[in-house]
Amino acid sequence: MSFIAKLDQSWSDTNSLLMVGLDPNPKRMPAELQGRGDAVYEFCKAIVDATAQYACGIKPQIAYFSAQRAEDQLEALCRYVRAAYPGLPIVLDAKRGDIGPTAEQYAREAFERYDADAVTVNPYMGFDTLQPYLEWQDRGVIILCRTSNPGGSDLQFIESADGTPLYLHVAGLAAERWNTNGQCALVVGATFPEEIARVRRRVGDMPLLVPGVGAQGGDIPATVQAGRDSRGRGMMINSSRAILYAGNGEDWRQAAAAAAAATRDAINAAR
Ligand SMILES: O=C(O)c1cc(=O)[nH]c(=O)n1[C@@H]1O[C@H](COP(=O)(O)O)[C@@H](O)[C@H]1O
Repeated sequence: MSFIAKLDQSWSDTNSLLMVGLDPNPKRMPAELQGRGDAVYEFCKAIVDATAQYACGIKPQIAYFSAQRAEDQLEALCRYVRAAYPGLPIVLDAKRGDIGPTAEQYAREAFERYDADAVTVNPYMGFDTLQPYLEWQDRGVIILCRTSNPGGSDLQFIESADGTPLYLHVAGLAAERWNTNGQCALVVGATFPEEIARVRRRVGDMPLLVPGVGAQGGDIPATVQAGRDSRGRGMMINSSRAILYAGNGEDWRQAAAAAAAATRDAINAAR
């Protein structure tokens, strides 16, 4: 099943637009896991077990694994998720972007090594650098468009002669030229609902990955109203820290589950 079909099925099965981000910070590990060689795997597995019923997908951020020399634990985690939750899409957040032959290796890393359903990529270097990912026709390619961070405006707001900002050019290219296999999605931050609405108008029902609720303070009702598609879905609204570290005592699993449930409910209330 393709990424887009799997995501669509997951939206239906879970009635959730929440994506749980897996950003395992060694400084914020629960006390019971500190000092353990398998802490990254055990933490993320427990979070997935606690939150999967509230989520349309999970998004491991690769830097949190590679910086801790824990890529093998990410591999094991992806294997576990595929076996235990076969309907739950895995988005590898890697934000890759490099010339074609190098991108081929990044694509193999995402889609072979981790067997991710989708990967985030940076379009700054142009179409030929995205092509190696697009060749994996059943996988999703999620292109940075209007990122959630304040500095995103430095480049993404630069306007061309006709007044179109760069991020809308990216949205147009993704929707019209690059999406020949129907496998593309776009990243648009929840911190900028006005731009979410402009991107939605530009790309029809293309899925959007929307990080920025929770720790970054994005407004959930404004985000949902700006970004829902014609069927009231169309978004993977990511929250990482606000779920992972909702509790810092022995009840961290339950606290994560409660935070995920509350976020899903807040999103659904605005759909
Ligand atoms: O591609 C992303 O996932 C992403 C894009 C973006 O514009 N902003 C953004 O915060 N992210 C990622 O989304 C997650 C946000 O984490 P929290 O702020 O803790 O919810 C991190 O893993 C970021 O790397």
